[in-house]
Amino acid sequence: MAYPRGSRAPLEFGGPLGAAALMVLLPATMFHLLLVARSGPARLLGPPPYLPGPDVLWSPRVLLLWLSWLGLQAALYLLPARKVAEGLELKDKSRLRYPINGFQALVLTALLVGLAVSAGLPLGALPEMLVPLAFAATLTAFVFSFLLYLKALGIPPSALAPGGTSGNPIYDFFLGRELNPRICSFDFKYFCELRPGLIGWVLINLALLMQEAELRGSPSLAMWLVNGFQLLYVGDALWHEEAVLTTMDITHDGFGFMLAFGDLAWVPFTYSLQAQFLLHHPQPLGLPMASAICLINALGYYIFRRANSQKNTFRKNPSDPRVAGLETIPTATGRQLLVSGWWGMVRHPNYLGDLIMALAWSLPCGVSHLLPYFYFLYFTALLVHREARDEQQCLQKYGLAWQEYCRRVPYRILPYVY
Ligand SMILES: NC(=O)C1=CN([C@@H]2O[C@H](COP(=O)(O)OP(=O)(O)OC[C@H]3O[C@@H](n4cnc5c(N)ncnc54)[C@H](OP(=O)(O)O)[C@@H]3O)[C@@H](O)[C@H]2O)C=CC1
Ligand SMILES: CC(C)CCC[C@@H](C)[C@H]1CC=C2C3=C(CC[C@@]21C)[C@@]1(C)CC[C@H](O)C[C@@H]1CC3
Repeated sequence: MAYPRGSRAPLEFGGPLGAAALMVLLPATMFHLLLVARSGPARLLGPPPYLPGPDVLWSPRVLLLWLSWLGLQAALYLLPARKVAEGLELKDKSRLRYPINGFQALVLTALLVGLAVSAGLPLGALPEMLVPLAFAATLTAFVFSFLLYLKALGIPPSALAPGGTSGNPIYDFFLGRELNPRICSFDFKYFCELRPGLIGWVLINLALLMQEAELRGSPSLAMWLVNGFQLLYVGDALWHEEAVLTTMDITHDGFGFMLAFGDLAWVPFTYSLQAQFLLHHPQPLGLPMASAICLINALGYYIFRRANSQKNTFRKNPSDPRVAGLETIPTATGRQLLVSGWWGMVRHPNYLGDLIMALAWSLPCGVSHLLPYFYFLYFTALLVHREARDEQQCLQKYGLAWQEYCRRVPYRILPYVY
């Protein structure tokens, strides 16, 4: 995205103060959720049951376990890939190459974990380590972002992200200075976005399911649903890994604390909240209700997948017969905007599907507690904010054509409401 000569990108996330506050609030929220999920009252808005001391948070053994996990995922990333994809064109007109082997990493991880469990690895013990593991992940995110910040001090301006170059060290540390930090062909942002956190999330869910089976004889229906829905989501993300190359995280945001913490700590330890809650607060769930929840998840997934695939197909090849008949608006960049089909209903149909799924993940936890609905609430805020950021970027990119699109498709996420 280009800004007038001499000017900088506008500050996001409330500027340096907002960035500093988020660097405290996000880890604090994550630990709050981890502690509250295992407490009797499980009150989202109540105080945590206790404040963990260094003996609870810090364990060299757990840190080693965490680093081994990162090492394993890095090794799987380096294995030969079925395809190598090119990213979008960069400022210096070059394109980076990315291995497409995320789904392969998921399958190989499943095989390795399966082998280890059958050889006696007590996976059900993992839930007891969640707090020190989350601490190790948070520590890693801080150290890693610091190293990335230092690395970015010596790079050419063309390698900097549009945000993250404000000159304020706190803000730039949070947003990330370098757009695509790499060592040789190893791309840190792309690796972190899809591998250790997402695969770690389903592994934690599985460990919670196994511990429930140990405690109660068999996993509950609610636990099966949460595991199944979230595995589908992660499997889908890795199967369509190439699509992540056009997200704003890869094309616009630098790699700083926000994404390092988000990818490595926030995703595995807060996105598994429903399964954590269910282990400590079993919920009865009958077949009719379970079937209704499956239908809601299927509806969300259908909208999410069809909308994402329609845009990806169109962006790859606008003359593809699956999208060639759709109505479009031309833009000055030579690209077109879809104005019928899914993208003619609302400006972010994929967010709508994602939100419907988020609701389906919470419903198996019943309605007695607000805690399992945290993901749905947080995710609504994240997507509303993300949508606003994307609008700004599209307005910069497409100008009048984007305004015309907004006039033709007035609702952002939910038809006739928002
Ligand atoms: N679970 C989670 O925590 C998160 C999940 N997600 C999910 O990830 C997926 C990707 O989301 P995200 O990266 O935010 O953005 P999108 O996939 O919605 O992509 C937005 C981009 O699509 C293009 N676009 C917008 N409107 C049109 C149109 N009418 N016709 C053609 N192209 C259009 C524009 O880019 P261009 O024109 O340059 O192609 C725009 O910048 C979503 O499904 C989202 O729900 C996202 C964030 C977090
Ligand atoms: C910690 C902060 C609140 C912000 C953290 C944001 C990150 C957790 C998310 C930013 C974009 C993401 C995407 C995904 C996961 C969450 C993060 C990393 C997906 C990989 C989820 C699966 C989808 O199919 C694709 C998503 C791309 C963006």
